[in-house]
Amino acid sequence: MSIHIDAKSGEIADRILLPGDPLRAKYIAETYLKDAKQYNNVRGMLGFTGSYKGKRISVQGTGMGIPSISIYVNELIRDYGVKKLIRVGTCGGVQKGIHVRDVILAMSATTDSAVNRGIFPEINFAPTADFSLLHKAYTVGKKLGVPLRAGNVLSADVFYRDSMELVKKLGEYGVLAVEMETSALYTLAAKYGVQALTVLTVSDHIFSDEPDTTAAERQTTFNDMIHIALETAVDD
Ligand SMILES: O=P(O)(O)O[C@H]1O[C@H](CO)[C@@H](O)[C@H]1O
Ligand SMILES: O=c1cc[nH]c(=O)[nH]1
Repeated sequence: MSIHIDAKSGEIADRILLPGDPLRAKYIAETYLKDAKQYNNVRGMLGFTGSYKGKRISVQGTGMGIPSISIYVNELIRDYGVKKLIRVGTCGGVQKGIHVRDVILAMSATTDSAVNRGIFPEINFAPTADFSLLHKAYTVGKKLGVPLRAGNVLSADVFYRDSMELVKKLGEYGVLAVEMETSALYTLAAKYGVQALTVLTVSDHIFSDEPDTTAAERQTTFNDMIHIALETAVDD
């Protein structure tokens, strides 16, 4: 048992999917995992372990933002020995040509969070995906015919901002989408020497009028992303 996770030693698999929304964790466990058993309900941050294609796998909600995901990722790696972590999240599209419900693989994460400046006061660390997970996810997504992009994302510290100028500028420098956790996930994976990847579904577009996805869709569907993440997680 760790401070925020109520599982006993051995109850969490060494590969895990990490949605921000705990109800998405429940949906994934109930829809995709065989013999799924809930191991956590501390703060309602649901976690489950079951199997997919014969391999043990867990799914754990992480909450929103870098402070929240950092708590779960630290405890999962340090206290439960998790080695392969795949975030399955939603994001706001930034680039033209990206559409609501497209899937994005985060190769790297730019951030306005001050967390990494605390760790590296003198340099700008580049949080980066594990290449073999990225390569596998890209191959699976292409094979499934999913509209897919891989590139840099913004892990933002705020959801609501007074001005979108910074996001617009990052778009001019190739940033594909905005979300709120990946820079922390990749930095912690680097620190502990484990594998991490973020797979995102575009839930809305910051600069276009395309209708947003609904809360129900964000909780449950997004099956392309989940399928890609599960196939990537069990590949070894
Ligand atoms: O859908 P999730 O995984 O929570 O991800 C995105 O959605 C939340 C904001 O609505 C932030 O956590 C952001 O990163
Ligand atoms: O616009 C969005 C959509 C999802 N998540 C974010 O952080 N921003």
